[in-house]
Amino acid sequence: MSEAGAVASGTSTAGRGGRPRYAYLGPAGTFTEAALRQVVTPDEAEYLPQTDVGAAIEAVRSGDADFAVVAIESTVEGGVTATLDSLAGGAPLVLLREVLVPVQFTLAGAPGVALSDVRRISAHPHAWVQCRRWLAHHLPGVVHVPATSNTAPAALLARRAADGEPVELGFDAALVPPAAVETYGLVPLAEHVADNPSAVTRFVVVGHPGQVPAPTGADKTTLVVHLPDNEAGALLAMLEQFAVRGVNLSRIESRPIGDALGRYSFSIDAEGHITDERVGEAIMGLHRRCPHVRFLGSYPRADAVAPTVHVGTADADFVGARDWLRAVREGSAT
Ligand SMILES: O=C(O)C(=O)C[C@]1(C(=O)O)C=C[C@@H](O)C=C1
Repeated sequence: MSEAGAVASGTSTAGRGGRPRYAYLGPAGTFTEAALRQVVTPDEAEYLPQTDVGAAIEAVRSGDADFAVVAIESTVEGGVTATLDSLAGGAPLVLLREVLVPVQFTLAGAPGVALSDVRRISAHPHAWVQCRRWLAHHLPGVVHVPATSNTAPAALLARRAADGEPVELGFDAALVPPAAVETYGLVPLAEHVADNPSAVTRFVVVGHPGQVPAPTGADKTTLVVHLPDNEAGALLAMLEQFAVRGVNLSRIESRPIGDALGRYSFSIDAEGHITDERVGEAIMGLHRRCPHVRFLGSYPRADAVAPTVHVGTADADFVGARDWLRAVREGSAT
């Protein structure tokens, strides 16, 4: 088991055979499964495919799974809203690890189909936007048939071939992860399909709150923050909590809270670990100023890039300043 697989399974209640249970977006062969394989192998864990991201996260809340692996951000679409919204509400869960997966697609069909036959393509909505320009250029006018995952249409094509029945599926081909072509016995019609050849999707391991993974020096902290209502400059004031302490943000997105128009929640990735003085101080500032702050975890960055520490924002600077203040209050400052 990899190091972070061990971290993730450390809090596990474990399923059959004592192996931790991981819920993820299936069926087999999704990019999410490729991310899960980076965390823990199928020999070490029970893989529990789900029909959508919300179901994977709820499986952890209900106790049907110990962990979930879900997409949270892509270079093309930004935040995965289903994941952000599921984590923002409901019983608190935390992120334990992140994993990056390069994303390119193969356009595939059942044996016998040619590229010139393709009029309707089944694809996950995120796959479709990642290939829009390629499709407009090579298959102008082709119709999008939305799918629940990148391998759901592949599984339908394979089942129809296995049943030997001429069932009308409503599509001629599908955008699938390259490895799924062989898994589902499909034929490739076009390979390396992607508008951005360096597209990457970021996945996270979700678990129950418990011991926070130890700081590595290259960490990320994810938060959900609500702002005070009707307060001019509330967003600026929230951002200043990070800025004045030298904490860089790698992602900030607004999502509707859902109870009234104009009410938004902010989903934030900050560089650093909650045990870093500057991050802890910034989160305390949010707690003082904002009506709702949810800590979604501190975990190692997949790219292992350490943050730039600006003058006066190292741990020693905060500790030294606190010691000095204590001495001033006690009348013993020199
Ligand atoms: O894991 C998969 O294969 C998925 O279908 C999900 C998902 C996503 O939710 O973003 C994963 C990677 C790609 O960015 C497109 C779709």
